[in-house]
Amino acid sequence: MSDSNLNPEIPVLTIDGPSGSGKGTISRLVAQRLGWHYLDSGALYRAVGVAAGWGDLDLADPAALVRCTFDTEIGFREDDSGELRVLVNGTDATDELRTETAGAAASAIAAIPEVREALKDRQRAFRQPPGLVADGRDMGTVIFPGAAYKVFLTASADERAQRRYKQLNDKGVSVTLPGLLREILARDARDAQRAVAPLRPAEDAVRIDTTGLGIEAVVERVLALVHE
Ligand SMILES: Nc1ncnc2c1ncn2[C@@H]1O[C@H](COP(=O)(O)OP(=O)(O)O)[C@@H](O)[C@H]1O
Ligand SMILES: Nc1ccn([C@H]2C[C@H](O)[C@@H](COP(=O)(O)OP(=O)(O)O)O2)c(=O)n1
Repeated sequence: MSDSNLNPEIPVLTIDGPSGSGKGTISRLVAQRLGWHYLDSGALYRAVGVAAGWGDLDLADPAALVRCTFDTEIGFREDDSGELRVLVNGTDATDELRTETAGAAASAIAAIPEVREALKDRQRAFRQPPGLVADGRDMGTVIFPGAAYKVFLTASADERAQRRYKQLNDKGVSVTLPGLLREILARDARDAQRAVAPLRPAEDAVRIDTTGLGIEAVVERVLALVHE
């Protein structure tokens, strides 16, 4: 039995896609509606990236980054308003994690096969009753290949950059739209072209193009898949 099937009776819904396609938003809402657990796998890669930055590690030194992956404690907890907070080595790093700098570091680190291997068990441990919604790049292809429900979200690069622009602006983070678009395209290319677990839809994933589609409409489509 492969380790992705350790709890084969617990249903998993995987939601993969590029940056800004809405994975996190849709996954959280669908998990809430279903009463299932939620795995933000990107947060794990981002947490290692942030820890590497705190330790002044060189992003071109794979051995140091692999050690950092093993040494970094990553915890999730909900605050009083129900928002998910991420603790990196005991420190709340949620806001730092959401920056494009952390996203770019995560994308670079995520191309190292040993880092991906080191994070596999931590991700699969989220598969707990009554079910799991897992968001990332390789949830349906590598981490939970036997998942009962698989979705691949897309949207045009322009719309994804606009969404990220608004999201960061609302948080008071100063960014420019052309800069964000460049960063998103660079990250898409790196995530899709890496040798191990590249960003791509699982063959059995249902693809949803969310360009021009509101959040609630996407949530309804995903829920319909599970309820079918
Ligand atoms: N279908 C949608 N229509 C409009 N805005 C969306 C949609 N899906 C997500 N968003 C918004 O886009 C931003 C990025 O979404 P997020 O869930 O963080 O994407 P991802 O996890 O794929 O990077 C958020 O501010 C979110 O509210
Ligand atoms: N399952 C995953 C999740 C994220 N990654 C890498 C690649 C992504 O560019 C970074 C950040 O992922 P994250 O999902 O947090 O980023 P977005 O919200 O899509 O912008 O981590 C990955 O390689 N595999």
